[in-house]
Amino acid sequence: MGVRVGVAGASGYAGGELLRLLAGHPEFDLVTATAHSQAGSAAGAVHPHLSGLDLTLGATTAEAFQDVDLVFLALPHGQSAALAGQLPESVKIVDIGADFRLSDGDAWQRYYGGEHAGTWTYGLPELPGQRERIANSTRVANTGCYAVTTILALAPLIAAGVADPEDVVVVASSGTSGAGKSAKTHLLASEVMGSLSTYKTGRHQHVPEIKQATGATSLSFTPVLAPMPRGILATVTARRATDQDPREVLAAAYATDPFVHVLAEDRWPQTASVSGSNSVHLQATVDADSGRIIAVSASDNLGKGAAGQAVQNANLMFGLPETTGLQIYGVAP
Ligand SMILES: NC(=O)C1=CN([C@@H]2O[C@H](COP(=O)(O)OP(=O)(O)OC[C@H]3O[C@@H](n4cnc5c(N)ncnc54)[C@H](OP(=O)(O)O)[C@@H]3O)[C@@H](O)[C@H]2O)C=CC1
Ligand SMILES: CC(=O)N[C@@H](CCC(=O)OP(=O)(O)O)C(=O)O
Repeated sequence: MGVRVGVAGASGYAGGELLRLLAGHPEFDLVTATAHSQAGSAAGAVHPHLSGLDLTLGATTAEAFQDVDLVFLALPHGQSAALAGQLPESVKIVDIGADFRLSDGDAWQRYYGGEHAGTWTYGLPELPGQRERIANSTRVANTGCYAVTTILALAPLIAAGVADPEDVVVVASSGTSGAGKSAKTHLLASEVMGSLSTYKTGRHQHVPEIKQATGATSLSFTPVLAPMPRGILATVTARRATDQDPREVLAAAYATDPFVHVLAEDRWPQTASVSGSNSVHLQATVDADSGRIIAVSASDNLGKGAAGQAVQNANLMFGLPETTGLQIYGVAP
């Protein structure tokens, strides 16, 4: 018997991707999965691409997770803390939501509202020293999807001194699954197809998370809703503070990381290339006109942005190779 695993929020997009990944994981045995309004439904009825998975979604209660070794929480903001507080210390938890990501309670209240529940180990293994901290933790907070895509491009550039932390601008596009599965008018096909639009302009909740992880002190972040189901493309620009080559800085930072790939010099990241994988593609150059650094990063918001990274973190927490059960290569075209 492998590690006994439960998923809360299994009827959502992130939870559904977790079910898909866990079905192919050689060491994690999915024994229970829960939902809210969809409790009582078969997993394959809620997620047609998982037809054949023999699993009925239960109700999301603490009792549902008493006999597991590991729980993934894929719940709306504010719901994770309530459930996590009722689970035994012996159960390891990876939270895909935002409840435990920020160390600054004021920033939490400003961007998410409500009471700040606390701070768990930040679940981004590629940050210096973080892989070891995750491996020694029983509670891990996964990153936000835009946040991880941006942080992986920006953190090494600031750490190396080549990007000015006081002058960072990010414009990032996301597919609609990033907004979750519940019905919202702005996500109707008629609104999204054939159209691009900014949203949460000038006030996105991932700003404090990106600043916390990178050391950026001034960050302009503009999200764009893109007419595609999956994927994030972040364009990060910053004032260049030294004459180091930003691409070489990124290549050195991720030389041994299995999921972060700095592309050959003539290739630029595209979302399709990482779709269905846990990988992030990066490229960087110096703008010929302004002299600013331009770094571009592509991820799958449900992969490295959510469920894939959650499995990567759980692998580390259980002493497994971090690639176990995860795809390095995307499905494009
Ligand atoms: N989608 C993405 O790309 C990413 C999402 N995240 C985060 O992951 C979490 C889940 O996101 P996502 O899957 O997109 O969201 P969805 O809206 O697709 O799914 C939400 C899940 O939570 C359940 N749920 C809804 N309300 C409650 C409640 N009051 N109590 C308990 N369960 C409830 C839903 O159950 P039911 O459907 O049965 O009502 C569903 O299973 C969020 O915190 C999100 O911010 C993080 C990174 C990326
Ligand atoms: C397209 C879209 O709406 N995306 C979401 C990303 C949510 C996410 O990554 O998760 P957290 O809210 O858990 O940080 C947004 O911009 O709010």
